[in-house]
This record gives sequence, structure tokens and C-alpha cells, in this order.
Amino acid sequence: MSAQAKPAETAPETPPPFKSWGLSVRGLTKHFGGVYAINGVNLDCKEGEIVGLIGPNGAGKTTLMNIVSGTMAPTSGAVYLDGTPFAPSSAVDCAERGIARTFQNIRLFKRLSVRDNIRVAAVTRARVKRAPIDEAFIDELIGFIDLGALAGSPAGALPYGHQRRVEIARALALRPRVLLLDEPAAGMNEQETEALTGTVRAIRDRYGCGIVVIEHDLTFIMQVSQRLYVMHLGALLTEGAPQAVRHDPRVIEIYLGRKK
Ligand SMILES: Nc1ncnc2c1ncn2[C@@H]1O[C@H](COP(=O)(O)OP(=O)(O)OP(=O)(O)O)[C@@H](O)[C@H]1O
Repeated sequence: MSAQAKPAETAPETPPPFKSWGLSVRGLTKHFGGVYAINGVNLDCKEGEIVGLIGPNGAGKTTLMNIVSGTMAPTSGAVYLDGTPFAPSSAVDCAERGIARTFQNIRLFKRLSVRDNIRVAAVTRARVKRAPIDEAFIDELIGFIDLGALAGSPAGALPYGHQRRVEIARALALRPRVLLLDEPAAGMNEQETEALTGTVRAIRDRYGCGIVVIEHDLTFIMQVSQRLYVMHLGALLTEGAPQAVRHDPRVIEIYLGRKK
């Protein structure tokens, strides 16, 4: 575990959240006792945008995602949807507002079938929207992740890469406006990771959501992201087009551990 940045003496400048459709966080800070897991972070993800979030271990990426997805409250700062602040208080609250996520360590119901795993989220969506369960959309998602032949199989019996796809489909069953993917390529082989790039783009194109991806696999994140944020010791180090970020000497030094 690395030492964390101390809070800034003067609060970092926090530009207002954009007013168009999408997610913004402004001045987001979380400390655990003396440890600043994140400190004054700003981030935007607009409709149809794929945004990458990278940084060394302990940079604060998952803490940020935990706050946005309602599993952790911030110490200070705010989360906005369409420019309006909201305090994500639970996963169901987030689902209602259109935020869904996957987890670093896959959290499927291993004994339930692929279809039932996705259906669980479809049921949540139906409850919060007081609408019927969209069985046709469940079928569409099973087709989208190309697991039609395995729809009745227990999720826990599937290869790892397949399980990741089921988890993504389960998140999509909430019909999110913003999808948060926490290390979706972790544990995948090269072929699966390559396919995942196509899947993430296809999600954006087909379902129109904004997507925030945390990932340590640099090749994957450079390929898939339209914009990239880099965190280090709880703070935002830089943000920009992947190619520009890749050649930023500060990023090379802190993230890749060497100077150019
Ligand atoms: N519940 C907690 N209690 C105390 N410290 C925590 C807690 N959660 C996170 N931290 C600390 O906050 C910092 C940021 O952790 P976080 O998991 O957000 O980083 P990360 O960038 O996601 O790392 P990784 O890439 O290893 O997943 C770390 O120093 C971590 O030890």
C-alpha cells in the first residue's frame, strides 16, 4: 500500500459540471482516518463516451467507482447526473438513476444460470421502474454476449472470460445510462481481451451509455478509451487523449515506473 497524498492546502479548482447528459464528479474526496484514498478528483463521462481510468495500485480508482456506484459515501465533493447533484446511497438507488457497474472480482450468482443472473438485474429494473420484467431484453443481452447456447448453464461453471461477459450483461439489464467497468480484462487471455475491446465499443454503439473503464492492461485501455484519466496517490495526475497521456513523462514515470 502506498502513502497517500495529503489534502491540498487550498481546495483544487473545481469547474462546474457540464449540463448536458452524463456523469460528472467534482472535488470528490474520501479519507479513511489519515489515508486520503481520493482527494479532490474531477471526472466527466458524457453520453456515448468511453472514458478510461488508470493509475498504479492504491491510486484511488476503485474508491471513486465505489462512491459513484453508491457503495461508499464520500467525505466531501459531489456526484452529478446531467448537471444535477445526487448522493448515490445504494446500488438500487444508482440503478434507478441509471448507473450500473461490474466488479474487480466477479460477483455472479454462481449456481444460477446465465439467464437467471441477467434476470436478477432485469427484476430490479422492473421493480424500480414499476414496469413488467423485460424478458425480450434479457434474450437480447444473452445474444449480445454470444452465450445463447449456454443460457441455461450455471454461471459458475463457465470459463472466466464468459463469466465476465455475463457480469457485463447483468449490468446492462439495468439499462444504465452510465456503465462502470472495474478491471473488466483482469484474468482474461489475449484473445478474450481483444474481443472485450469490441464488446465495450458495441455497448456504447448499441445502448448509447457512457462507459467508465478502470483497467491495468494498458494496451486494452489505450485502444478502448476515447479519453483517459490518470490517478496517482488519490489525486488526478492528468487527463486527455490516450496517445497524449501515453507520452506524458509524468505518466511514464509514475505508472510505468521508468523515465522516457
Ligand atoms: N475501506 C478502506 N479502509 C481503509 N483504506 C482503504 C479502504 N479502501 C481503500 N483504502 C485505501 O485507499 C487507497 C486507494 O485504494 P483503491 O482500492 O481505491 O485504489 P485502486 O487505485 O483501485 O487500487 P488497485 O488498482 O490496486 O485496485 C489505498 O491506499 C487503499 O489501501
